[in-house]
This record gives sequence, C-alpha cells and structure tokens, in this order.
Amino acid sequence: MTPIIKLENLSKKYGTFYAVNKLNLNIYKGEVFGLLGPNGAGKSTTILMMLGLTEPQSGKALICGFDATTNPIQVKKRVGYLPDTLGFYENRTGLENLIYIAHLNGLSEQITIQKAKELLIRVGLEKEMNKKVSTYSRGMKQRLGLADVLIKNPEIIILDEPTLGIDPKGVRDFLLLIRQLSKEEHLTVLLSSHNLHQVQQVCDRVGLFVDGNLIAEGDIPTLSKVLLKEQSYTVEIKLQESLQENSSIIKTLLLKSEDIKKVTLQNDSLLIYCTNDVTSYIAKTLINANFNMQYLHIKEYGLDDIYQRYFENKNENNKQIA
Ligand SMILES: Nc1ncnc2c1ncn2[C@@H]1O[C@H](COP(=O)(O)OP(=O)(O)OP(=O)(O)O)[C@@H](O)[C@H]1O
Repeated sequence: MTPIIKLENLSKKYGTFYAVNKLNLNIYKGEVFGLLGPNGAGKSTTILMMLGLTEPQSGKALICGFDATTNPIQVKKRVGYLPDTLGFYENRTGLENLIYIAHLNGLSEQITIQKAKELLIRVGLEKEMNKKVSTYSRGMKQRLGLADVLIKNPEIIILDEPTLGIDPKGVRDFLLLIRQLSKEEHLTVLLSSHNLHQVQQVCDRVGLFVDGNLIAEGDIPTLSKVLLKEQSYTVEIKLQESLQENSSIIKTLLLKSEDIKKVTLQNDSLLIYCTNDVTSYIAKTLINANFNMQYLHIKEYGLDDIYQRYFENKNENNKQIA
C-alpha cells in the first residue's frame, strides 16, 4: 500500500540545533495517527514542514504524492489544517463564518450554504449555527474549526493540540467525532498532542517524539515492546506468606528463567518484570515451592505508563552514566 503521507529523512535545523532530526514515517489512508511528545519535541515543526510552511534542511515530505516544499499548493488543496489557536469573526454567526471560508476555498455559491449547514450538523452545531461566534464555548469553536477544515473535502486533516482547553465531556465528544469521520469517510487524521490518554483513545498508531527524534511508532502493544524492551510484561503477585521474609528465595527461584529480568518488592506485593507472558511458569514455580498464592495478574500498560516508565528508565540510565 502506498502511504498517503511519506516523510523521508526529514530534518529541520534552527541555528545548530535540530528541531527535527532525520524523520522517517509512513502514514496510510484512513489512519488516525497521533504525534505524541513533550513540549519542544518537534511535533509542530514536523507539521509545518508537511504543510510546506517551513522548508526542511534536508529530506522530503510527500503528501498525497506531492512534495510539500516544491508543490505546497497541491498539498494545501488536499490537506485541512486546524492550528492550536483559532481565529473567527466573533460578531458573525458560525454559519456565516463557515460560508466565508467556503468562498475563500473557491466553493460555488449554490453548494456552499447547503454544504455548510450539513457540516455544522455533522460537527454537532445544529442549534448554534445561527448564533454569533462570540457566544461559543472553546469546544464549540473547535467544532466550527473542524467544519472549516472539512468544507474543502480534504483527504487528510492535521489537528494541532485540538482538545486544549476543552472540558472532559467536550474532549470525549470531539475525539469520538474525529474517529467517526475517519472511519466513515476514510479520512486520514494526524493529531498532535501531549495528552497520552486522549491519543490512546482515538489513534490507530502513535509516533513518540523526543528531542526532535521519532523514538518509536506503532500501536500501543508495539510501543510497549519497543520502549520497555526487556520489561514489557509485568506480573504482580501476592502470597499468603510474608513477602518480606521470603523475597530473596522467591527472587532466586524466579530469576532462573531467562524471561524474567527483574523482581522487586513493592508494599505487600511482588512485581516481576518479564520479556514474555510467563505467568504459568511463575505460578507453577511458586506452588511447587509450597507458597500459597493470593492473587496473580498481568499489569496492562497504557500509553501513560509506557511514557512514564520510558523516561524513568532513561533518567536512571543517565544517572548511572554520570
Ligand atoms: N522559529 C523557530 N526558531 C527557533 N527555534 C524554534 C523555532 N520554532 C521552533 N523552535 C524550536 O524547535 C524545537 C521544536 O519545537 P516545536 O514547536 O516543533 O515542538 P512541539 O513538539 O510542537 O512542542 P509543543 O508541544 O510545545 O508545541 C523547540 O526547541 C523550539 O524551541
């Protein structure tokens, strides 16, 4: 399958500093892809290069087959971009604002009004479309922004921190809407965020940016494997016997398995970090040693945990090096 977005060795330098460093990434039609990373990681710079709004030092951004640097007009026709700050005519209604944008995009007079109304209904602004934008909440403005982006029938939409400042229900509804649009209309969505939980809810795949580098990409289980490497499964157990008294014998027993990398005591349970799912081995080993198990479960990692543990591990390694 040909990717709809193809970034090849894309780099951007400010002075001597690389904001984006040799980025390679393929995104396919109909995917919801999350650009995730802390402040300053290079997400917005990457988006600007994809839109042809800033030139890369080296490499290429191919969008729907067009080079964003040499052919930004073709790219602009196919991509809808929702920046993190929106500007509307506040004393005009949502419908008037949308019609204005439709005209700017060259849509004919006849189809504009009908299409604008349909879109405002689609994004959930049916009741508010004839109210002035000055009366809109942040969430409503974001929906209007989405309608602005969709009116030119883009193949790709790029949303920069789209849920900033919206209340939790608004965020949920907005993300659901994006997911629906992508799945029903086969729209490719690129979403930049530092909110892991939101990205996890809505994205098919995620790319994790740190200091201008894409350090991992994939779905959540893949990211977990790549970032946590040898410790991507954690099994938590609790025994009827005292773990304080028995922890060293248990560690010796369990660490005989090559798949078990670390065993730590945490409060009154034992955390066993493994490369694979070895729960049955753990259970058998402990039962054979006459321990009585109170519970055993595999801890599922969300993006939040993966991210936090990745940075914890990195800091630990840095400390060890220093
Ligand atoms: N015009 C510029 N001139 C100099 N440095 C810049 C410029 N634009 C961005 N940078 C730097 O490049 C790095 C990447 O910035 P970028 O805005 O792409 O990050 P980001 O991941 O989008 O962050 P945020 O989540 O805060 O928006 C940062 O260190 C930033 O200070």
